[in-house]
Amino acid sequence: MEDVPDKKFPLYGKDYKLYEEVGEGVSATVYRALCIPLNMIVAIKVLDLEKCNNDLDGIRREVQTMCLINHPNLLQAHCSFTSGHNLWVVMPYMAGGSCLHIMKSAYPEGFEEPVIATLLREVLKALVYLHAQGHIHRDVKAGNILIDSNGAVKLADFGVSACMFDTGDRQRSRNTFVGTPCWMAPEVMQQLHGYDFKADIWSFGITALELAHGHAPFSKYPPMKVLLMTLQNAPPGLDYERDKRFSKAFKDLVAACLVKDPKKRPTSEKLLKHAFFKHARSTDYLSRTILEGLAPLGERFSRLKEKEAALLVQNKALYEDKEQLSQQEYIRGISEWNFNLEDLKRQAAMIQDDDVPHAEDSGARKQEKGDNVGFQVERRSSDRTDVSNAASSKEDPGDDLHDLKSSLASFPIKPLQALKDCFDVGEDNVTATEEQLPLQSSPEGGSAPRQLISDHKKFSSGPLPENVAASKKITSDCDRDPLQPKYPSERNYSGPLSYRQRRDVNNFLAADDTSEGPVVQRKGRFKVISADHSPKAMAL
Ligand SMILES: Nc1ncnc2c1ncn2[C@@H]1O[C@H](COP(=O)(O)OP(=O)(O)OP(=O)(O)O)[C@@H](O)[C@H]1O
Repeated sequence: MEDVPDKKFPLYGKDYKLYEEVGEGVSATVYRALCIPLNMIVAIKVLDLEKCNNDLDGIRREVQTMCLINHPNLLQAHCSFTSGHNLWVVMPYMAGGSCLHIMKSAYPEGFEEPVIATLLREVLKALVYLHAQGHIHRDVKAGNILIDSNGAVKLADFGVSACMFDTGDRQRSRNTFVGTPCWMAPEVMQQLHGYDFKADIWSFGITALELAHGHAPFSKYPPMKVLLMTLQNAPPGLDYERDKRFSKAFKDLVAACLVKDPKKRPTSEKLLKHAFFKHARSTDYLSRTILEGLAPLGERFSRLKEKEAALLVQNKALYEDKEQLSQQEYIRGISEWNFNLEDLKRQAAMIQDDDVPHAEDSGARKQEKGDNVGFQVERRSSDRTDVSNAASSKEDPGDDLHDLKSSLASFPIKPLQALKDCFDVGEDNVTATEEQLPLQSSPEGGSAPRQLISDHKKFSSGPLPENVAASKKITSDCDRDPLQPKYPSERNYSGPLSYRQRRDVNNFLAADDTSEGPVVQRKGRFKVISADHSPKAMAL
């Protein structure tokens, strides 16, 4: 990918020509685009601030982090600015797309080990950097690992990342329930003692399984079930029999990451020295292997979208059933979480008997009692009885609800309240100080992204001065934790679910931004506003 440190990227929509859509997330649409003055292909992430109930603080954090980070394995933004109701984030174009997309298009059963080792090593380098800077990524998964045409690997999506040492965010980092359930560490779900960098190591382990199988463990289950299984089952892992094609080193690496006690997980730094990475190759190996013969990203993306839309219609016709659809949306990566007991019950009931997971999905061993620290059992794939017992014991909806209630009993406050508070639903915003949340109050009582956009000095997270970061005990577990023994298996798929029920900004935006210029171009739900509608530059 082109290195462009000195280039000045324009801050006006008119200086960019949008091409096809290449990605879609919970909160944004991503386009391939041309930066006209620089004659350079870029990617532009467009967040429609008007249409979605976005969390302005989350957006602020994401854009700020994207602009300030500086590491070859992290996706850095070239610039960002607002145009009308949209926030544009201009970034390098990663022509290979995400590992998730590549798997969905061409490797549904996952990648070969040398590819996985190469990808994971690059991701780990990014994590070492982020953690040393005091950041937790909190959403490590194949969908956020992007590859450019040369095979360079970058970790993206800082929408839910957090800065541990930032006073304002400290509480948030340790007490906010964000991320994507399949990839989420148990301590993040549980909220008993908060969490730290080790949460990324868990997600990294889940990502390793995702790359190995083509999907994350428990991915076919509704979110609540995933929470339950993650908390109560043994950690997933590579099975010593079933996953014969993978080396012992790979199995060890996964087992080391997927230990329920975060203190027993290695740091990213320590993990980088793991023998598994001897299998890693140079990144151009990736372009010669997994990118070889792939259709252009836009084409792949629209094909996948069509397929998903067809599936959605099919399910709708078949079931006309809200729960089925919600599971479908979950699989597609769209989250509509709704925590009330009836819904939880229905979610648990969605799993039919014939939907009993394969050995790999079951979390392998029998449900654990309490924490599994030090629990070392190797289960063979031939232990089918164990598996089905474990699985079927979890398939009864009534049991599920019961288990769910007892699981949630460990939450610090009432279960439902805990769930509500654990998700990033706005309590953060309510409790944040003005300094942390540079939003402007409107007469209507809404909040404006104005200062968010124009006053970067008020941003409260981002890299720390070296002395601050160094003074923190970020590698304290490094020497304490021997690599953990293997745990049996599991299974997986993917589908992001960063739960973001956001504060409604529509009122303010509608009131504040009445001066929208003429629409000069429409791309799907996106519109390009004429240049004389002056954008407010996001100062970097
Ligand atoms: N720079 C890029 N180059 C190519 N494709 C990209 C780029 N950035 C993002 N994408 C694609 O767009 C998708 C959505 O982007 P992104 O994850 O940033 O959006 P989001 O709304 O933050 O998503 P999420 O649902 O994970 O929160 C990615 O999964 C990826 O496939």
